[in-house]
Amino acid sequence: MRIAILGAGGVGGYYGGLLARAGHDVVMLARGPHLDALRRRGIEVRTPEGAFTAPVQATDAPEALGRADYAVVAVKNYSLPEVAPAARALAEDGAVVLPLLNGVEVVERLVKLGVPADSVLGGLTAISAARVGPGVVERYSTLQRVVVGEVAGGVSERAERIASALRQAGAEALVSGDIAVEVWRKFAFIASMAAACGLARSPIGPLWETAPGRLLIGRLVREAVAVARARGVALPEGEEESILRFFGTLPPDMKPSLLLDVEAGGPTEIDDLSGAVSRLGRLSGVETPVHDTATAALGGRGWDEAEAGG
Ligand SMILES: NC(=O)C1=CN([C@@H]2O[C@H](COP(=O)(O)OP(=O)(O)OC[C@H]3O[C@@H](n4cnc5c(N)ncnc54)[C@H](OP(=O)(O)O)[C@@H]3O)[C@@H](O)[C@H]2O)C=CC1
Ligand SMILES: CC(C)(CO)C(=O)C(=O)O
Repeated sequence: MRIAILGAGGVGGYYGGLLARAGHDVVMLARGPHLDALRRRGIEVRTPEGAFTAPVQATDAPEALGRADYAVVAVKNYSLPEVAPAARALAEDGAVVLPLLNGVEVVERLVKLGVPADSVLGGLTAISAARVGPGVVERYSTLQRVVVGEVAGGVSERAERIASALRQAGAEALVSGDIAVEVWRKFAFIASMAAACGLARSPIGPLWETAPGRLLIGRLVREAVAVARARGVALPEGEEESILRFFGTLPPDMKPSLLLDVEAGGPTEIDDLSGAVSRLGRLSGVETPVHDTATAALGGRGWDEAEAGG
């Protein structure tokens, strides 16, 4: 298959590298020294189990991406408008678009930015990966899971085909008949982890070890799950406890990418994490005081009264 990667950072570079190693024809949209390195040496992928280098094509010109069977979108939320025209062009030429960003409004935003709705799958990934140098990405977690599914629900051949390619390439990949539930489950976890670690400027371990830290995380998770349910997403009973149990399994030194972005002093995804919980909560009549606070404290643009239903 030919697969375009829009955003060859931690997530895109990692899964693109796996697919390239498995023999797929991978083309990456990249820029700067990263682009030069990808062109010269291919992508180097480091993992806890070892490292490999795989050949990829790379370009900074969307029109040079060519035709693709799939376009994996893996930029940060704040870069979505920059790569949406490339996703749109690829989709109009037959590609299925698979976004792997964190957030519950990614598909909606891509469609608003002109990507044909019927070309977009829902998707998410559970992994800890980063770009660690030009042409080099590293996976830190043992977890490397992708979940894909039709936005309208149900399974499909096109979702199964990319999941199967990812599985054969070495990732854990599954198709969900209810991708909205999966995306919101991941979102309730990551928005809460990002808010807690961002507010405390701390990796997860020291927070989880203290009773007030666990109280903070519990409140964040409950707010996010309440918003999901108020919006008709069928998170099962006990979801909050299940997410909180998952927190207890995380490596103590784990930092969410939002905290890494805060530490780097660059833009963050706060408006697509706590900011989205806050805005969607307001739209749905659910109080979200802790996510509201995190949005304000972590430099979120937040929402205006019109965006939040007046
Ligand atoms: N990293 C992780 O472990 C996980 C991340 N996620 C989510 O996945 C998404 C991607 O995260 P992550 O991989 O960490 O992000 P990264 O910042 O590592 O990767 C994004 C990449 O997109 C590139 N990019 C952005 N705009 C353009 C452009 N116009 N042209 C070419 N390249 C561009 C960036 O390049 P440049 O550096 O030049 O800006 C960067 O290499 C986020 O939504 C994140 O929350 C989800 C699960 C885990
Ligand atoms: C799972 C985790 C915390 C991995 O880095 C993540 O999704 C993120 O940082 O965005």
